[in-house]
Amino acid sequence: MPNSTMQVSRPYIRPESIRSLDPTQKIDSSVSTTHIVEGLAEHTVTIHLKAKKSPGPVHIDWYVPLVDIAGKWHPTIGSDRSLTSGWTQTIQNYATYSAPVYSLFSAQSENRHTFALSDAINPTGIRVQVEEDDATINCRIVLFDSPWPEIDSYRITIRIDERALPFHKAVASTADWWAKMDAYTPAPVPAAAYDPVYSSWYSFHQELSDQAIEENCKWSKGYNCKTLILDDGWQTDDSNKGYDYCGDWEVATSKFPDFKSHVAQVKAMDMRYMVWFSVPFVGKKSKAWHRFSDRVLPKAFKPAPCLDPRFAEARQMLINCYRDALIDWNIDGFKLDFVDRFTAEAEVQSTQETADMVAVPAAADRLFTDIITELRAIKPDVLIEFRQDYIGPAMRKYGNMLRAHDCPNDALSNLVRTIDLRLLAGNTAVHSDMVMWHPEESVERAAQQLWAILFSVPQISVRKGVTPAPHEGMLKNFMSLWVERKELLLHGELTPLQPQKLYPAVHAENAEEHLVAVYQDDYVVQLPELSTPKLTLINATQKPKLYLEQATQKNTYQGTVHNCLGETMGHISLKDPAGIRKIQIPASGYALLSH
Ligand SMILES: OC[C@H]1O[C@H](OC[C@H]2O[C@H](O[C@]3(CO)O[C@H](CO)[C@@H](O)[C@@H]3O)[C@H](O)[C@@H](O)[C@@H]2O)[C@H](O)[C@@H](O)[C@H]1O
Repeated sequence: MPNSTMQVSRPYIRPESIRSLDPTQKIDSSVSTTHIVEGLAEHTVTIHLKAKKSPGPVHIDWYVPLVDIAGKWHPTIGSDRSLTSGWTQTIQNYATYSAPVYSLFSAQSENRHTFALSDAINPTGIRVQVEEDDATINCRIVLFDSPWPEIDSYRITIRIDERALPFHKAVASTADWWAKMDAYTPAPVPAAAYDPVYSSWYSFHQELSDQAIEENCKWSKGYNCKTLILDDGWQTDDSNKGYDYCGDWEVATSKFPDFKSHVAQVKAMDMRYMVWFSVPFVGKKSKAWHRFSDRVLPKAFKPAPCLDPRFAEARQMLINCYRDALIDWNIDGFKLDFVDRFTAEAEVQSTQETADMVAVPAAADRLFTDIITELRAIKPDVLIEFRQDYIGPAMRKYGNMLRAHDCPNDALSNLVRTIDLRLLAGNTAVHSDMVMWHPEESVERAAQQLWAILFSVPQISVRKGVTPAPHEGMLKNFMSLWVERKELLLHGELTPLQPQKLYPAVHAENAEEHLVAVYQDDYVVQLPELSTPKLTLINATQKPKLYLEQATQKNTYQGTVHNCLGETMGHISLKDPAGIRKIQIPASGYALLSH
């Protein structure tokens, strides 16, 4: 391995940064660097192979001085953002998993080194490692580490952003870079994608019935839910979880004797209807398994065998399935699940059909392109939900809703996941994981589940008759407050602070209102000089107070303090001069101020 001290020089990426791991694979590489603005450069790497072949692994390495870098972020990082967590691992990216972007930032959350790759379809690896010998950071990109079609050259652009921007702006500008590429034009986002959802998953799991769904749709309408997602269970009489019965996608008539009429009943309530499918699964108890058992990916069949999208017939089966569902049932959209399972795999031989593609991620890209083209031709504003971690630029081409990965009853994870999603989502609607809580939970702690998802579209999955009356009041109040501020919360200027500390405070601002939500006990909120007529302070902690350090304000903000049920608890005025002050706001309460 070259001495990293020698390597810390700019431009970061030069022909000598690129090497083939296989000494018998001869490559010629060139790099062309474009300086976009001070601190932002695009390095376009071209790799020529001596002969047309399926390429073997190639590494691109560069070194960054570890100066004023305190944390890191990438789309699948989880909660440990320290520099050496998972530092020896190569993280994977491909069309239906994550996004090739990596950010290093200062303790004040200022960008230091954010890099991204133009190829978000084919599998790439990223490894970012602290070099203990000399306190540098080795950034490495791994190419061609999975089955590839034969090529004689390959081109990829590595965008490196070292501008002193807030970290989230550097990440967002990467998303804009992708979105402007023809290869990743994001799907249009219908207004409906931003409406709150009632989900049947946590409230019912697979124990579904038409009557219970209709009853809960009616109930959830009272809480501003405008879309239903009918989750797993509709396709099987079995209610024991697992995916053995996925693949045929026939309605379980024991649960829904007349599905079409049931959908019509729900839509008559002025609610949209979306249906869950686990896209790749052909469970071993399905008829599809018998038809496709020699066209599934060769990895372990857990939790179910996965169709191999390199076979045209497998792709067509899925396209037909969604087209028929849209037409026959008159539904509004799909929750398309488990698509990250379309992993890079070795070639599969079938006696029935010859695969027409070599790489699984590229085949999955083709599958979704064809699905969406077909569905949009029938219903241009069809709703498509994908779950974290299939959220990259390729997924934004097909989906208009991105949901936080499952984190039942876990407010902190729902906060971190929804904010992480927002960083890269652009205008694609970011949805929370479905909110649920135990009925014996205190109403204030239940409210924390909701404050956690404030900056995303709420998906609610509690149930009529099980939710206690005070909790219903709290839910109603939250949903009204959210709907009133939907523009601000989803489309205002979002400032999530301190990613390495899991966003202890998040600000949102538009011309009308500045809102700050505080998630960490005893956190001191920095309130800048404001020009908005309104100021909203949310105490999403379990302590009855907030600390505020405010700049001198031109205006005196005053207003009312509320508990989580919306009841007025007192009055507040922020007319004191600059400095730190403690203000009394109940746990899970909030203050509405204006000048
Ligand atoms: O089956 C319907 C649900 O399908 C998805 O969720 C799958 C399971 O997700 C969680 O389980 C884990 C926990 O991290 O997540 C992995 C799947 O991503 C799974 O291997 C893990 O066990 C939930 O705890 C479990 O209840 C789910 O079944 C989808 O995300 C859900 O919204 C449902 O549609």
